[in-house]
Order: sequence, then C-alpha cells, then structure tokens
Amino acid sequence: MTTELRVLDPAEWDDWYAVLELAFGGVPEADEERALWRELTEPERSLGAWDGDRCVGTAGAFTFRLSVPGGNVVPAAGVTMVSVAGTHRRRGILTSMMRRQLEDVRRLGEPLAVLTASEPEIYGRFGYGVATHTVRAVIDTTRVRLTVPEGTDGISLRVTTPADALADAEAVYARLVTARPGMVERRPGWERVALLDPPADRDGASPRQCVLAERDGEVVGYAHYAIRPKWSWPGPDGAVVVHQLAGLDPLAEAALWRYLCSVDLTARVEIHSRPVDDGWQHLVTDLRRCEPTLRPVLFVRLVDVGAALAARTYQAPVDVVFEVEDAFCPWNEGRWRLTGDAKGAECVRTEDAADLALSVRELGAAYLGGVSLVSLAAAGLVRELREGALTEASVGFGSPVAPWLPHGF
Ligand SMILES: CC(=O)SCCNC(=O)CCNC(=O)[C@H](O)C(C)(C)COP(=O)(O)OP(=O)(O)OC[C@H]1O[C@@H](n2cnc3c(N)ncnc32)[C@H](O)[C@@H]1OP(=O)(O)O
Repeated sequence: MTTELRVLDPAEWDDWYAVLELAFGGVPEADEERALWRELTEPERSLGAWDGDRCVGTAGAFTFRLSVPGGNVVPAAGVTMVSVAGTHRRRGILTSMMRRQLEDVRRLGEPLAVLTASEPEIYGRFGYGVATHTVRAVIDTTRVRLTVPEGTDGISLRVTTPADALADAEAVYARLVTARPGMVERRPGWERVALLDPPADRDGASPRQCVLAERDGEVVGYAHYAIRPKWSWPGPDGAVVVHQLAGLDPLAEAALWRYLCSVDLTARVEIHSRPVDDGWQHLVTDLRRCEPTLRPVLFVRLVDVGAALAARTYQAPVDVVFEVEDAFCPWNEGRWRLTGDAKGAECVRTEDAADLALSVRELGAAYLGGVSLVSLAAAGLVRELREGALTEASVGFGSPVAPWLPHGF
C-alpha cells in the first residue's frame, strides 16, 4: 500500500474531517461546532494522507503564540486534528505525517510545536514532552468552607451570559496571557471556542452561565459555569460545574470562588481544569474533601532547540552545555551552550564538553518551568556530566508561576 501525503485542498475539507470524526467514534458534532472548526482550520498547514481517492489520515496545525517563562509569547504550531483511518492504522501513516509536519514547522520558523494528546503514549516518540499539568477537583461544599481574604467585599458580581460578556471576558483573558507560561494568545475567531456549549456535552447541566466580577464599574474577572440540578431523598444535591475562571487580582478570583461555592440548592463544585498552584486550594478549609487530581495536558516539542531556548528567560543565571539527542529531528542533535538570566538568553552550537545530556523530549517537558530537570534526572532521563550543572539548570528553568493551558484545541 502506498499513501500520498498532501496539503489540504479546502474543497476536500468534508472528506478530511469525516476521517477525524470517525477516528474519534463517529458521533457527529453539532452543526455550530463543526462550522467553527471548519472556519478555524488552516488548510495550508493541514495534511491529508490519501490512498487513491480515499482520505485515510489527517493532521492539522494552528498558528499560535505561546507564553513562556519571562512573559514572551513565542510562535508555536498547535498540532491538532490528528487521525488515521481504522483500516490503515499501524503502518506508519501517523509517523510520516508527524515528520512532514515538523519539517514544515521548522521551515516556517516556529521554534515550538505543542499539542494536547488523546493518549499520552503516542507523542513521546516524536519528541514531545509533558510540560503542563492541570488540577481537577470536586469541592464538597456541605463540608468545606471558603475563607476569603479581606477586601473581597469591594468586588461586586453581575450574572449575565457568556455571549453578552464576551468582550469583557476576552479583555481579562488577554491581560493574563503573559502572566502565566503555557497560555495561548487568542487569534480572531478563537474567542468563539470559549463559547462552545454543545447540549450533548452538558451531562445534565444547564447551558453555561457567566458571572462577572467588577470593581468600581470595571470588569476584573469572570467565570463560566453551569448548574446540574439534582434532588436526593434528604433534599437538594446539585452541582456547580466550573468551566472557566479568571481574575485580574486575587480578590477578584476569591469573590468568584465564594459565589460559586455558595450557589443555592447545590452540594458540590466541580472544577474541571485549574493551574496546579491555583489560589482556591489555600482558601478552602479542607483540601482533602476537594479530591484534587492531577492530569498532564500540554506537550511541548522544541522544533528549533537554539531559537526555543533563547526565546524564554531564566529566573537564575544559567551557563550550561546540553548534549541533545533528537533522532526524529536530527537538525537539533548535538551540543548547545545556553547562557541566560532573567533579562534574556542566547543558545548557540558549541564544541565544548557537555554538562547535561538529555533527549529533546525532556527539554520540551522542562521548557515551561513546570517540570524540573532535577525530577527528570531522578527518573534517569537527564544525565549530569558536570557537577552542579543539574541544580544550576533546574533552578534557572523553573517558573514562579506554574504553566497551565486553560483550553484545548
Ligand atoms: C493532537 C491530536 O490530535 S491527538 C489525537 C490522536 N488521534 C486519535 O487518538 C484518534 C484515534 N487513533 C488514531 O487515529 C491512530 O491510531 C493514531 C493517529 C493515534 C496512530 O496512527 P498510526 O498511523 O496507526 O500510527 P503509526 O503507524 O505511525 O504508529 C507509530 C508508532 O506509534 C505507536 N502508536 C500509535 N498509536 C498509538 C496509541 N494509540 N497508543 C500507543 N502507541 C501508539 C505505534 O505502535 C507505532 O509504534 P512503533 O514506532 O514503536 O512501531
């Protein structure tokens, strides 16, 4: 069997997308959702694998800019819509699409490729490392109280709809992008992804609602949530389902959490995705009764090691030579000297002796400052060749704010 890889012709989008839908189980998306993904697809950077006139593989990329430690936003390919038809699996089609895609990303000059994986096992072989995690939790609001900081009463709340609050919520989001690594700048059209609310995904909950936090008439935070009513024999037993929450300062966030934790006729707050260092965990009286669980989310791949490492800053001075192994993108292989601090960085090829040896996957994992090089070394994935280099690099790579990706793509 030979398959041909080619750039997507927009006229073929329906056939191409049908392969993806089928690979994910074949449940058709709501018209509104499908139409939005069609609009957001960038055909010129989407690949199809064709067996004769049959599309049997798909892989897309979005043109993103990702926030990195220090506050820069760096061009990144947002790899997406990856699938291979059930009739054509395990014959190397995904591998050929990943190779071609990374070559294209390199040609476009984007130092990074990022993705969220359907199954984490798939992408390590292509050099992607897990760089961000998210916390899911269920707060038992019948047992857990929230102690909010003084000053929260200065925030007033207004209930509205996500659609009516869109411009205000987007303005808040835009101001937060550079404050936390791992966030994606929203391009035109992407604000509508935040509004997607297909009834099939609601699991018995209401359409999404929105509450705005305001100080002196200015919007300083918002939350998107839904209510899942439930009645048990003793009485009301509903849930508040938190989809998004963002505040420009701690008081705005605390006021939003207080509101969500005190909705009448509910007994729990379900938090689907929050940063691992989120403030609410310190406001609750009993974190054990919130059942926090961790999940890997964003995979990062350094497509151009030199440009990627020079694009972020380092919280403590670093001067280390990395010996990088990268069989899938051999242009990255070899030794790189990284020098940098909190103001800027440079990363160039060198013949000097290596201080640390690792694969490009581990560099991707550590890149956003959420996974420490020391912990990767503890797993045997980073080798220290000069004493002291591991601590130096690990401290420098760290981030005071945990990286987090607020939404999928
Ligand atoms: C960013 C995103 O869009 S994530 C979405 C990914 N898509 C899906 O999960 C949809 C359902 N699955 C599929 O469509 C396909 O099974 C794919 C795309 C995951 C894999 O496509 P294939 O063409 O079969 O992969 P390919 O033959 O190139 O396999 C490459 C390697 O990955 C391994 N692999 C592929 N899929 C998986 C998997 N789901 N779990 C573990 N290993 C896998 C193969 O065993 C192979 O290993 P090897 O190199 O050691 O031999």
